[in-house]
Amino acid sequence: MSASRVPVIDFAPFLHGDAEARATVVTAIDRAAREVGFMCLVGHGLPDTRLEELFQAQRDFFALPDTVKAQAAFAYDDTDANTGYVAVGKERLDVKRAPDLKESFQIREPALYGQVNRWPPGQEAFRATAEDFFAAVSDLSMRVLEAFELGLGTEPGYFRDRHRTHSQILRLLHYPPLPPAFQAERGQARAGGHTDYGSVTLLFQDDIGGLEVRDADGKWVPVDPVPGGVVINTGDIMARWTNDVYRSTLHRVRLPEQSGVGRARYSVAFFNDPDNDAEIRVLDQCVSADNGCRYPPILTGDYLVNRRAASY
Ligand SMILES: O=C(O)CCC(=O)C(=O)O
Ligand SMILES: [Fe+2]
Repeated sequence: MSASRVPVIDFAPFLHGDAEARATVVTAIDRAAREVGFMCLVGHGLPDTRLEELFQAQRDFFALPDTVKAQAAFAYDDTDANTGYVAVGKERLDVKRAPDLKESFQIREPALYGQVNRWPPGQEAFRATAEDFFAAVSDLSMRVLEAFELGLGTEPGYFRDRHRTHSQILRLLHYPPLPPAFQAERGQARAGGHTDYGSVTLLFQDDIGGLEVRDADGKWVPVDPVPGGVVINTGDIMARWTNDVYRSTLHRVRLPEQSGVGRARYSVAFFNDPDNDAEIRVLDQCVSADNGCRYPPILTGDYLVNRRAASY
């Protein structure tokens, strides 16, 4: 990746174009996944108004008193549920560093897992907005997986057929303003350096900035906000599936410069994982003479249990 930025790709010809137009988009997406592990899609069909509505509902939610948010607290005794509100200072994405300077709220797919979602009392409108957005971003994530199938040359529907149970998380994030004389602990970040676990992540960020990816030379490169754009990145499971042909790139949200400490940052992340019973077997298309098969097959459920055990 070196000095080059995360590529911005127009997804509209993939959604609406002819075969040739689609192939051009697939080539660009495939290349970005191989070379960077990150890209930004515009023309993805999710209207700006819908995103704005979610961001507004999200700002209102995080502005609620802590006592109200605590009524939807993340259940640490049931990490499989993986839903609810996590207060500032409770999570560290880089386990070696000080806790992240963020709070978050996450839900799972409402129709299948609605019973584990946690909503604070009196938040029906917030709930409707978040659930509505969930459905739209889930559809978009499946279209992105379809582009990966075409780029990698798998049989059509290979990823779709292994993402049938909506093993997905919508995570709303708030990075609060920091006090003017804020002294960060060494290496502290808004979100510490990490890779994502799953197949694909879709990320919407506001205009504040701070998201960075680490390039092959170990330099942190900013992922500048693009109005209406969605950042796409491939996670650890996709890297394993593709024999590291698609990258799972380290990323973080750095602290703002002193002049920006008074401003909050909001983002929305959507994680799509394979079904628990899907086998992650390195794709034949990704094995070659100079890239021999690196990983034995593993069930997604077993893989995720091991990963979670290592990080709690
Ligand atoms: O807030 C962001 O921009 C990044 C969040 C992120 O990487 C994550 O939650 O996995
Ligand atoms: Fe991430």
